[in-house]
Amino acid sequence: MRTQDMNQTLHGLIVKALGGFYYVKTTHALFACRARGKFRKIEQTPLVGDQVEISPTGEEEGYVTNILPRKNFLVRPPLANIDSLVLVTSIEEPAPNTLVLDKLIAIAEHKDIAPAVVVSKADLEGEEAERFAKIYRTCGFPTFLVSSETGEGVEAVRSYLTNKLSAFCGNSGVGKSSLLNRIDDRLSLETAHISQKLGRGRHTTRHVELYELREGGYIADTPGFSSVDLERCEVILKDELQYCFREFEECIPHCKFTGCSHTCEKGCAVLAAVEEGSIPRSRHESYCALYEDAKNIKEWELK
Ligand SMILES: Nc1nc2c(ncn2[C@@H]2O[C@H](COP(=O)(O)OP(=O)(O)OP(=O)(O)O)[C@@H](O)[C@H]2O)c(=O)[nH]1
Ligand SMILES: [Zn+2]
Repeated sequence: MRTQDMNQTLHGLIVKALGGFYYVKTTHALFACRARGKFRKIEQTPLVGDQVEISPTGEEEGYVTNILPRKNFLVRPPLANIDSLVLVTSIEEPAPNTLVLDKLIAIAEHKDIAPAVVVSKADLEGEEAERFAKIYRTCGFPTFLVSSETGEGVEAVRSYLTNKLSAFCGNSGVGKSSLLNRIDDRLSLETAHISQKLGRGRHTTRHVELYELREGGYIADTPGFSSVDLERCEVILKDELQYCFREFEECIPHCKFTGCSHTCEKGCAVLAAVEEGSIPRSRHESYCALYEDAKNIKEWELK
């Protein structure tokens, strides 16, 4: 960069945050930036995934001067502007847990992040995997059956990820690393090794990095990012929960009572849809369980 360009403002994407530096990818270069003191004053922290303005102080150094408005963000892992949360569940080893999966989907919906469901290890139990995937297809989620052993479904996931900023979430052993390696071999993630060496807890929040895909788009690599991390930080109030189950949407206006909780009321259109089969029963069971939990959360407790 020429010296006369130094005073200009550049626009970029934070792809990594480490040791007090934000690594900002611009069309010129990758800049290692510090944040201006003003962010501390207004209690705003730049996040990986943020679109920012920087003021260069050298060829590859500068300051983050402005954070552009975020469309969404997560606290843990600290990540902004996520287009898609890819929820990976293996059909066996470990077996799926619909309640956890449905909770994560609800959190994504609540945060305005598009959820996608990946049913992994489909080679182990093909029919069962199909049946499971159907639940989520019925509800309208992008749903993929994959096997990192055979390569089945990998291309479909790859094309779904193109030009998005995605984060993968799934419990240990569901096959996230294997799948990411299949998607892009440059993603041969260190994470499995790192998280094993350091122990899950210690490593989870510290380091988030965006990897650029060959076809365009980014994947957030967050070692050990599991359902627990998300669940711990995100709360959905009971009245908001119904809107986090997208397959309820058409029914809600047809419930007999306003304020229907869709758990037990007479004349509930959601319950009727469950009986009739257009809303999968396991989804409604998850809703009821989450509703029970949410009843115990008071708005003032969140303050
Ligand atoms: N049969 C079968 N096994 C798989 C598949 N994908 C992964 N595995 C196996 O499942 C185990 C876990 O896979 P990983 O890719 O390490 O899982 P992970 O979700 O990244 O796990 P963590 O790193 O602990 O978060 C390994 O033994 C893999 O060989 C698959 O598609 N089919
Ligand atoms: Zn209802």
